[in-house]
Amino acid sequence: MIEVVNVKKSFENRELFECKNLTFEKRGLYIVKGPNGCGKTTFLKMLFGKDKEYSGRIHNLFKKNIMLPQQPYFFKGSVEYNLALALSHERLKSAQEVLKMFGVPIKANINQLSAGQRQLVSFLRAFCIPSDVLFLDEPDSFLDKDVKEFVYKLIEDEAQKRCIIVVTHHQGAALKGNVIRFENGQIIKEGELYK
Ligand SMILES: Nc1ncnc2c1ncn2[C@@H]1O[C@H](COP(=O)(O)OP(=O)(O)OP(=O)(O)O)[C@@H](O)[C@H]1O
Repeated sequence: MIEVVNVKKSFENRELFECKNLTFEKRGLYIVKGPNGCGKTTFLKMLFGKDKEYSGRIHNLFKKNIMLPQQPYFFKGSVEYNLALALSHERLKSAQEVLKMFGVPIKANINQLSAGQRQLVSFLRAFCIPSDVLFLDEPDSFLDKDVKEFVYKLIEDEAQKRCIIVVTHHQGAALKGNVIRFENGQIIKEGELYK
């Protein structure tokens, strides 16, 4: 569980956002939405514990936290090599099956893949690591419709077993879960009034 109480975030005296009260439960899907530059990535880093510069309290009780950043890092080498560095043999095999399904060559050098193919690899690398909470910063960037639908289904199913917090730009009916929205500098859970 993560509890957020009376949190305010500023950069160089510019207040970016405020979050009065929010709870992320042990299981469930939380979708963080809002316009460019409102602070979605910053908020995700704060929940993850990477950014500790704020006032108020964020109490993250999850033991194992995994994050897919907006710009994932890869090591020089093949797709398979990059996955094998993070995943056990069994999980590597599951990731490879998905890549095969979408025609991503696992023996290829990671730098030779398209942006969408690299995005799918980085998503699978983060997704296949067991964790209590998974933070996904725009996991759907560059993905085609069918890949996106597949990834969304994986995320929705998995959120029945662990907590998943996703930042997305995608509008309209797509991922189904609890929507956390940035509105006029306030972060609120959709369906709840300002407190
Ligand atoms: N380290 C930093 N120092 C100063 N300002 C920063 C820093 N990191 C982020 N910002 C500013 O905070 C604001 C929010 O950035 P953030 O990346 O969290 O937004 P976002 O909602 O994720 O945007 P996008 O939808 O475009 O990805 C931006 O104006 C950004 O320039």
